[in-house]
Amino acid sequence: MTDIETNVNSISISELRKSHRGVEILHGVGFTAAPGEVTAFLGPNGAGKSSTLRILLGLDRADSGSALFGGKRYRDIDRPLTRVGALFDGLAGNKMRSVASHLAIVAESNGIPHARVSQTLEQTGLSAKRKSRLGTLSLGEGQRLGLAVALLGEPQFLVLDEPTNGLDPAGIRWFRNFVREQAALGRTVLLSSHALSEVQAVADRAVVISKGNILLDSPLAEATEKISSLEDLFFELTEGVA
Ligand SMILES: Nc1ncnc2c1ncn2[C@@H]1O[C@H](COP(=O)(O)OP(=O)(O)OP(=O)(O)O)[C@@H](O)[C@H]1O
Repeated sequence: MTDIETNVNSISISELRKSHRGVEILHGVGFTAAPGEVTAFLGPNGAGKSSTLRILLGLDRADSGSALFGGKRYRDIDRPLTRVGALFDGLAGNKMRSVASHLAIVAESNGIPHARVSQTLEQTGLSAKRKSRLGTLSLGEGQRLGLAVALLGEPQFLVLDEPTNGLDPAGIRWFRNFVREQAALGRTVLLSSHALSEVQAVADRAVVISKGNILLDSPLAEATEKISSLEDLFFELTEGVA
């Protein structure tokens, strides 16, 4: 990949600052997620992961700094679902609607071919649930449907907030393969997680945040070289700050 292709397909977050009612919660957060890699965004509760991802996805505004997909803000991207797939805050949608029609509506409203509905159902292991109502899905099935929505537009970028929430061990294994496949296709995968052991098996890069500051940003291999497991490193880095 050329430098230009890498830039066009990278997520670049720089010097993000955000305050709520006078209290700063992000103190200049910055990191990059590169194409063909899985970047894990890790941190304890309240560290600032969701706040950062909300700004990246245009759901909230930063006080300063930037959060860009290939140099563009989310809100400036044409037909964003064909560029950015996001799993955030679980599944939204009419609980009476079927899985297939939920996907069909999202596809149609974003100019995505209807054939993608069956393809994403298959990709996420939900084909047998195509007629089920959203309200009847388990937590894990809801997560899979959220991933199906994220994949509909075959986006370059995948931003997944706590994607393994509610997945059983088989689902977690499936998710690991899924994420590695996406990176192998050249996609740019950014996922947030508490479950460090899961992330260790899929991530190429680890970015650790605590109390609104980035504490570590390095290739996973380098991070784990120093300390036997990322979990140890994570506690070592965050203990002094908590
Ligand atoms: N709208 C808001 N008003 C006030 N404080 C907020 C608001 N949103 C977030 N915060 C605070 O900002 C900090 C970061 O929260 P954030 O949700 O980004 O953390 P997180 O790393 O995603 O945590 P978790 O893993 O628990 O979801 C927390 O202290 C939280 O209480």
